Amino acid sequence: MLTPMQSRLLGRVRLQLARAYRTKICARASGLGGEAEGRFGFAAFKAFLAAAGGLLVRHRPLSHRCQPQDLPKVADELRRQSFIVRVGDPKLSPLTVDDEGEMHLQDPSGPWDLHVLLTGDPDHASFFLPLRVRLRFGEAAIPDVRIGGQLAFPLISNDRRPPKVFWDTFTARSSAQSQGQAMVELLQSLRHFLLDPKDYLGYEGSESPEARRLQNWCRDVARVNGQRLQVIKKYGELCRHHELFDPITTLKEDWFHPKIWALMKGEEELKDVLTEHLPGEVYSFPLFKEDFCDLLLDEIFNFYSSGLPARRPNSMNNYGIILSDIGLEPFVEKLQEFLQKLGEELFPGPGSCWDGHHCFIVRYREGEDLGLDMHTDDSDVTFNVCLGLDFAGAGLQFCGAAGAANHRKYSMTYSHKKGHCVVHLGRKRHGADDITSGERLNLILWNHSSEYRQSKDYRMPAYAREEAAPDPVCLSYTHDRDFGVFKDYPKNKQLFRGRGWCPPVNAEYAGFRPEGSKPSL
Ligand SMILES: O=C(O)CCC(=O)C(=O)O
Ligand SMILES: [Fe+2]
Repeated sequence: MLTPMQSRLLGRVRLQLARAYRTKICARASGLGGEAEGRFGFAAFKAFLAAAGGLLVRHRPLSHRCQPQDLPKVADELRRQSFIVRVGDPKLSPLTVDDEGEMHLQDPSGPWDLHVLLTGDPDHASFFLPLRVRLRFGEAAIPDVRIGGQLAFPLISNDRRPPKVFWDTFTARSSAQSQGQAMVELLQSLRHFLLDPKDYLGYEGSESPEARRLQNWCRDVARVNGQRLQVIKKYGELCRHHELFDPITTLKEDWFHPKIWALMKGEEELKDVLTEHLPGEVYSFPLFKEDFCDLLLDEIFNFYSSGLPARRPNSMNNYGIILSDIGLEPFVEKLQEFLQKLGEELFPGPGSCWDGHHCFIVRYREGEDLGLDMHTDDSDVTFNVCLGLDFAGAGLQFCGAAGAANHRKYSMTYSHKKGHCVVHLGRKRHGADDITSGERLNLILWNHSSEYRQSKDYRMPAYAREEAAPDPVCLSYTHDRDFGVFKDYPKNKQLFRGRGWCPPVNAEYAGFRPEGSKPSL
């Protein structure tokens, strides 16, 4: 019988082996690993060494594993580099998920995280903004590296990690003599690789199939990033409040409600700042000063009047805009960083280790969207801040959490207030009542944690049988199979009839009837 510690260690070893195996297969499939080795002529180098009769000692690169006690020194060395904008303080990773999908909060044995912002290249067509990187130092010889942000990079797949060909090239070239130097070299190489992979890998000028494949990849990535970047560049010349767009400066105290600012500085207590609506599920607090809401809205309305194209935040929302699509990604990331501590405190697990976001404006007024159907968010934790204007109606209705027996049972109504933020689990079912007069714009920040998303809690959530028929307020015309049994479809929403999935067949409440069926006698 293994102790929990032993079984976790075993789990990690298994995970490493599985990862190593997967990486090998991928490298073989892409052929890139082989090419990189070929390009740098290791065979020739080895032959040269042999011919030199061992006169030259082959340099063995330092292991890139840092001990926690090395990290403050490493962080200081990184801070001295001109290609690095900012380095956070090393901190114990708030969440790790083991091979079995179990979550571990702040395991004192690590891993440790270091967040670093690298300079972009102002002359680069795509990567002119700073690049966000998270280094995670665990038991492996090299740190786990994740590239943040919303831009696509050649050779970086969905998990946002550098590929094997990067690591092969980097370790072969590394000549660092200290842990600090090793991390400087790593980040320098990573930046070089992200900005110009052909040059970093030595493919420039080559006509080999791998070089051509990489060339095509770079072209596709430039196309994927292209439209967004064009809008960002154009709007950069039209924007009104440059301080919102600055990637380097930090958030201004003056934008925030004094209570939340003081809380984040440890000068206020949570209970004096936060309203607890539903413990563990829904809270609210004052976030922005009213003046700042006006400033942000001034920018948003300026964007609307620029006529530049904007993607909509999601299929349920026809008039919103995605903030990173207009150049506000640095602002969003700073805001996410600012709110991270609160996330960890209120929702350990889904609120920990955020490394992705989707942040957008929703807009409701007569003649446009009036409200929002019941739904859950593709978010682990959601912040929803009201920016104004004057309006009536628009209560935010909360029901149960997805998969819970009370998923479609009413739990509470939150009334939006300018500058105030309601924060809830993404899986909590919610929807916005129609606005009855005026206009409402809210900033919505969906936070994603790739670590949490590896957990059983996220991947295999329990789905309980519904305890009873749904409360009318919790019904969704987009998602429910029984909406038509209880309500008439709103005008223009008839097309959703018969398309619902909720409740799944094995979670139907006693007496469930799908819409369109006759009541049984
Ligand atoms: O309009 C609101 O306040 C809710 C918006 C929302 O839930 C969403 O966009 O996901
Ligand atoms: Fe939502």
